[in-house]
Amino acid sequence: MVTVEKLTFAFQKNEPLFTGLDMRLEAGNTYGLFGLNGAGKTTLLNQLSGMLFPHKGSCTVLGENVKKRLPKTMSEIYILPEQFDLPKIDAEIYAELHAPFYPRFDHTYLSEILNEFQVDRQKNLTELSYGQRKKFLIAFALSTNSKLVLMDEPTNGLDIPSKSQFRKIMAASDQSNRCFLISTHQVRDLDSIIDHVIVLNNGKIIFQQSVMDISTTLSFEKLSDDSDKIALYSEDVFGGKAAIISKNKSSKETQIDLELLFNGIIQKQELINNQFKS
Ligand SMILES: Nc1ncnc2c1ncn2[C@@H]1O[C@H](COP(=O)(O)OP(=O)(O)OP(=O)(O)O)[C@@H](O)[C@H]1O
Repeated sequence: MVTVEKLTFAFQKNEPLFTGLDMRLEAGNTYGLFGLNGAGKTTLLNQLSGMLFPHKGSCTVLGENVKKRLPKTMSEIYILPEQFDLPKIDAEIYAELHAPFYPRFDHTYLSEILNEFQVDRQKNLTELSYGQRKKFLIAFALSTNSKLVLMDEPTNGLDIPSKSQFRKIMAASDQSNRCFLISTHQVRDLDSIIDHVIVLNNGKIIFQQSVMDISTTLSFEKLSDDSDKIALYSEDVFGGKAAIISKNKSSKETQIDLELLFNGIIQKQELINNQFKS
């Protein structure tokens, strides 16, 4: 669904942000996009939504170069930015005005999600809190039914119950023909939603694997100080080490620790990636 080829881009001359970045995303998947501050996650989402253009290379969505900004392509891409302004109108009028851009917009679904999130549809959007406005836009994003949904820090500003509602709504949404790319630092908010992990660092995608392959390849364990297990990467924690270990037949099933995995990839990129080469 999405192909990024040799994407090169810089905001300032001689300070390249992306240097020949390649990435492919398929329909039916929800990708978590992780990277250090300033790695370029927001910029990549903006490139994929046609708001910024590559200096070299291309971003293709559903077979069309996004840079052409064809209406048929734009109607299949929805970006939920981290920072946004909303007009002084209520949610219902906003939906009436903006839904026509999205041919499969589902007004019933929008109402359902807004009810779940308890967002007041009659209030002007400018009078809602940041978190309430964010919930409105999440609901709008899902209701567009566009094929590619890009979300930048969607859970930032959401209170604890809203974060779990977000996870529930995402898990219940029909994702079979859609592709979600979600950039976040709040890894715990996403760990039950995403089925692929992507890490962006130094202008390139340095890791992209499915959650299933990660689970079958790596194990995430707490090791005591006298353990003889060899860790690919470890961090000191109270009473021992949190470790990423190469999985073997005797390894038990463990839950992926996304935070540890991210740190491991940043520190030991080659070693971790080598585990996935059969
Ligand atoms: N409009 C702009 N003009 C100049 N430089 C910019 C602009 N927008 C972003 N940058 C720079 O590009 C780099 C990547 O920024 P970007 O916001 O894409 O990173 P990010 O991975 O989303 O960061 P964060 O995790 O902090 O949100 C940063 O060094 C930033 O300073």
